[in-house]
Amino acid sequence: MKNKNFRTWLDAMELSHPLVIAGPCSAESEEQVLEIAHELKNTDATVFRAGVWKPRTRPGSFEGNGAIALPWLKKVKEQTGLLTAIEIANAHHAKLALEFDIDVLWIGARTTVNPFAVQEIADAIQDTDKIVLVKNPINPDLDLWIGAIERLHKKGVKNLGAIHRGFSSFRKSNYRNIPSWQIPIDLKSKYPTLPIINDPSHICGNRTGIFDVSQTALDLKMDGLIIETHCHPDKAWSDAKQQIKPERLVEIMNQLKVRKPRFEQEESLSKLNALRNEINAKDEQLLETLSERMQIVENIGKAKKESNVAVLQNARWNEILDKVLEKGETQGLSKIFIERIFKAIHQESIDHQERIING
Ligand SMILES: C=C(O[C@@H]1C=C(C(=O)O)C=C[C@H]1O)C(=O)O
Repeated sequence: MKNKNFRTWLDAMELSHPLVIAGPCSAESEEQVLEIAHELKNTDATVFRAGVWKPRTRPGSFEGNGAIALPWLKKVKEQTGLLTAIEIANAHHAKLALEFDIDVLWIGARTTVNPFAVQEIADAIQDTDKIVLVKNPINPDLDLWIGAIERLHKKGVKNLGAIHRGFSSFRKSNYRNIPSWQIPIDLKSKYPTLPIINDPSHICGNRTGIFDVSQTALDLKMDGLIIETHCHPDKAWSDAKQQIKPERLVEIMNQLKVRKPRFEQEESLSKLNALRNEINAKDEQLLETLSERMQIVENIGKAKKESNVAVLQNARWNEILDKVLEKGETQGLSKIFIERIFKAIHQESIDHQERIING
């Protein structure tokens, strides 16, 4: 998979803007699907999405119309020229999607977590020319995400991509699924040509955040957006809060800024290089400081070993954390960042002292 060019299917679309996949969360009726599709046909949307089988957290809510919705999507394609996309979660769904000539199949977050289910799907769609997009697993596990893509690739699925829909978290957050942007960035570092589509609808869980999340996704060089779109969002049978009207989608697409991939002008390049050299010097200082700090920690570790004192000293640790949080704030550094950095430093200190005290 390493040197493969995954972009051929996307490049072949010859789009002058990011790929847009839009449509309702669920295919509710033939009329609903066609009404939305006709609204979308003259927008930036290339692909019409609609959930046919809906994986719901608890039974009792609308679980999708199932296979009877597939001919509706065929009509969408015939009447509007839009490509069609549905979620598949098992081999049965996969076979029906191929039978009804659905163009884009996506594997949902709740399926990506399950290697058995992914393998079953990969076997069912072996060697397909259809576009297959793999949503990130619900938990922030890059290997599980890559593993699902690899299973499909091994079975000859050529036209692959990823969807970043954010991650479940127990942490209180303004997002329905926290984006943890570093994870799709890691995916991009590993497979630079693999198209990544952002799903602001599932990240936000509401309409208001969709523009900002979409803009961040484009700023991070993501290749497209999948946005839940419904003509009467408040009346939607599922995910009503996060669906937007087609006219809002058009507005969002008009307002989003697509950045150049890199600096081009000589003058800005030399300015950039000078600044990057400054960063390099700072990074060296940071590493030196961290290593010097760890030397001191190790000396404290030796003293703890001599006196048989516990590694963790909560009172001291809390004192440090309070101090750096307060100081960090005055220096324009966010609380969450300082907390993360210092917790990581503290963990490394503990690891070093554990080695000393038990070594
Ligand atoms: C360095 C010590 O050991 C641990 C590591 C700390 C740190 O990295 O600053 C603080 C408290 C301890 O939990 C210490 O006891 O001072």
